[in-house]
Amino acid sequence: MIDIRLQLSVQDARRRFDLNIAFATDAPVVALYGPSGAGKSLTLQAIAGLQPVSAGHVRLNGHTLLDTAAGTCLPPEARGVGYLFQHYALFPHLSVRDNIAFGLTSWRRRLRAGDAARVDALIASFGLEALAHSRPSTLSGGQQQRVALARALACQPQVLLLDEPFAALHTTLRRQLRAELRELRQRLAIPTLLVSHDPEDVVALADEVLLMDGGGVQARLRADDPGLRASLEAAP
Ligand SMILES: Nc1ncnc2c1ncn2[C@@H]1O[C@H](COP(=O)(O)OP(=O)(O)OP(=O)(O)O)[C@@H](O)[C@H]1O
Repeated sequence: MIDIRLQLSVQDARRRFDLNIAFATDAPVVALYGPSGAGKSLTLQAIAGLQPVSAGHVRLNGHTLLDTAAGTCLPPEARGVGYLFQHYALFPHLSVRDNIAFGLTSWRRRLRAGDAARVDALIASFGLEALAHSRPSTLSGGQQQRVALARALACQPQVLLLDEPFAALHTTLRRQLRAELRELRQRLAIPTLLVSHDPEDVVALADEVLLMDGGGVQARLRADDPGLRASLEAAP
């Protein structure tokens, strides 16, 4: 169960954006769908502890990650969140293997044996063995996407946050990686929030859809709703 209520504001010298979102769901994969600037990425950042929240809570399977009223705010590394960033944000100076292992080594210089085995298993399961010692800049878009997904999974997350996981890929590869993610979803069974503005991603992967606009949820749809595709295409 993911249970979220978030209020926050971000601003620069010229503009201000208010996010005010609340939902609770048992759906395995929830899509946050909406136009550019709707507040989708900010929502993921706030859940991950990367964006200060002025009021609200984040509860995951009954475990409180954030509760402003109670003064609880776990740091990002204690939240059990696997985050695939828009454009992947791989570390350019680290190899594929070190990128995947990053979250496991940041406080310890060397990987523990169990962690090293998990990193190797992820490298194998994403077919990255031949690239393990390569730098991200030498990888294709699809290979970078796999590295980013493997990195998000390395910490054995309680929830997976995927921000536009296919945005940088061309149509054929998108279709292939969408199918891989669908298979992964069955295998790993990690609750997932998926940000997308592509109806194909939503229809293929999500169980529930939150239509977002203007920093809030405008509508909530189930994947088996016969009008889902029409509603997605009609959304701003
Ligand atoms: N640190 C910041 N300072 C000021 N404004 C910000 C900041 N971060 C985000 N915003 C603004 O907040 C709004 C929501 O941003 P957000 O990244 O959540 O949108 P989004 O729905 O993910 O859009 P996209 O699909 O284009 O990624 C945008 O107008 C954005 O410019």
